[in-house]
Amino acid sequence: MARTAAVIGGGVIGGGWAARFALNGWNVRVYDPDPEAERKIGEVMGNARRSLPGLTDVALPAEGAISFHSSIAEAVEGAEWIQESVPERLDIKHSTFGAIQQACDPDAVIGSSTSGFKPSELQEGAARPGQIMVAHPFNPVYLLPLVELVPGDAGDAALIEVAKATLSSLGMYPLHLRKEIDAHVADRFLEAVWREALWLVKDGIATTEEIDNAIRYGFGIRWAQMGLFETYRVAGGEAGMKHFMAQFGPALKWPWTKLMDVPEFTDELVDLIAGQSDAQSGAYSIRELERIRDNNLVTMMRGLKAQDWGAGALLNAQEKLMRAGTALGARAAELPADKPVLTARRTVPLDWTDYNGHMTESRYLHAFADATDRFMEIIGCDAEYIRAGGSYFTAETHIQHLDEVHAGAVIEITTQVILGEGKKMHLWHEMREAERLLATGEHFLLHVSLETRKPAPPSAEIEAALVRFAQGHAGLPRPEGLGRAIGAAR
Ligand SMILES: NC(=O)C1=CN([C@@H]2O[C@H](COP(=O)(O)OP(=O)(O)OC[C@H]3O[C@@H](n4cnc5c(N)ncnc54)[C@H](O)[C@@H]3O)[C@@H](O)[C@H]2O)C=CC1
Ligand SMILES: C[N+](C)(C)CC(=O)CC(=O)[O-]
Repeated sequence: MARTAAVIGGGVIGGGWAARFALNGWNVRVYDPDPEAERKIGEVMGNARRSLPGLTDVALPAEGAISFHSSIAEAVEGAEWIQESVPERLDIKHSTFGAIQQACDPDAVIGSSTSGFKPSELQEGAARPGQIMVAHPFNPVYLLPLVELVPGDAGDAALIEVAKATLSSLGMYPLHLRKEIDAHVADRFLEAVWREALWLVKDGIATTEEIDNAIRYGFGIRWAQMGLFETYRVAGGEAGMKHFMAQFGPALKWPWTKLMDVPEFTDELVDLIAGQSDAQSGAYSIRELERIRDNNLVTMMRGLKAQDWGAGALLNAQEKLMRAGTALGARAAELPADKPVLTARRTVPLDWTDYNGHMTESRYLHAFADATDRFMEIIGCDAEYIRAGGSYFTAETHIQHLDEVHAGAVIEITTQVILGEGKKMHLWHEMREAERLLATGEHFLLHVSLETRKPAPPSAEIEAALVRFAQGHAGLPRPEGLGRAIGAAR
C-alpha cells in the first residue's frame, strides 16, 4: 500500500517535496491557504515529471496521488511524514506545529524545511518536541539529494533513524548534524558567498553575470563533484592537504574578503542587482529557467552516475535498492527459462533526446547495451566474474528503429537467446513502451579472456545458465526481423 506524506505549505519548497514524495510512489496530502497552491504545485509536478524519473536506470514506482485539504488537521490524517514548508517566520512555524501535533500520529516524523532556525527554536512550546526536526532540503527538492537533518538535543533517537531511512528511500542524502547551529552547514557557505558577491557588485568590481561565470566556468563544476576539502587536497599536489594549507593558509589573513560585513540593502543596490539580473537572464521566464536548470542538473548527475561518484554514486545505490526483490535484480535460476527475460524497465532520461525531440539513435544502442549487461549479470557474468578475468565482447549489432519515444516514457526491454553455446551468445532484444514495439536489437557476442583479449570458453556455471535459456527460448516464435540486413541496391 502506498505510504502517505503531508506537506504543509506548498510554495517553492513544499511543491518540491510534494513532487519528490509523489514520484516515489507516496500519496501526498497538501494544506496551503493560497488558492493558487494547486496550480503552482501542478507546475512543479510538470517539471519534476520530466526530470526526476530519468535520473536512474530503473523506473520509479507508480506515481502517488496528490490531494488538497482545507485544514492542517485534515491534511495530516494518516501521514507518516509531515513536512512543514511555511514561510520562514518563527511565529508561523510555531502555530503550524501546534496544529499539526494536535491531529497527527505521534509516531510520525515532522520535518521542517527551515533554512535558518535551530530545532530547539522550532521545538519551543511543542507538545512533543522530539517529534520535530529540521529536514532542510535544497531547491529543486525533487532533484537535489541533500537534506540537512538536525534533530537537536530533544530529538527522538528512534525517530531520527526512521527519518534517515525514509529520506534514503526517497533517493535523498540525509546529512545528520549532531549539533544545532543557525543556518545548519550549507546555508552558512551560501550566505558567505552571497555576501561577497553583493560586495563585488556594489563596489562595481563585477556584474551579476560575471560573478555567475566565475562560478559556473570554474569552481562551481569542481565543487559539484568533490566539494571543498577533497578539491583542495588535490590542489596541494603530491604533498596533499598539508602542503595546500601551508601555501594558501596565510592568504586567509590577508584582507581578501569582506567577512561579516553586509552591504546595506539600499534601493540603489537592489535596483542595481535586479537590473543586472534582468539583463543577464530576463529573456527567460522563471519556468523556462527552471527547465534549463533541471536539464543541466540531470545531465551532470547522470555523468556522475556513470563515474559512480558523489551524487551519482547515491543514484547507483538507490537503483540497487529499487532492483532488489524484483525481476530486475533476479539471477538465472529465479527466472523462467521459457519466456523472454525482462532486462530493463527504465524511464527515458532528458539527456537522451535530440534536436528532433525524441530519443536519439545512439541511446537505443545504449539501452540495448545495458540490457545485454543485465543479461550477462543474470547468467553469472557479473562484476566479480569480470574482475576475475572473463567477460563478453560484442562482435556485431543490428538495430531496427521502429517507432519514436520521448523523454519521460517508461520503456521495457525483453531479451531472447537465439544461440547460447560455448563462447557464442546471440541475443535478440525488443524495446517497448507498454504494448508499442519501439526497436529491436540483435547482438552477437563472444566470451573472452580479459588477459589474452581473445575468445575463450566461459565458466561452466555461465555456460549452463546460458544453455538453459537457449533451450527454453528455442520454443518461442522466431522474432520478425531476425538476421535482417539493410538491402543494398548493388
Ligand atoms: N526557497 C528556497 O530556496 C528554500 C527555502 N527553504 C525554506 O522552506 C520554507 C518555505 O520557503 P519557500 O517555499 O521558499 O516559501 P514560499 O513563499 O514559496 O512558500 C510558502 C508557502 O507557505 C504558504 N503558507 C503561508 N502561511 C501558511 C500557513 N499558516 N500554513 C500553511 N501554509 C502557509 C504560502 O501560501 C506559500 O505557498 C522556509 O522555511 C524556507 O526557509 C528551504 C530551502 C530552500
Ligand atoms: C536562500 N535559502 C537560504 C533559502 C536557500 C536554502 O535554504 C537552500 C537552497 O536551496 O539553496
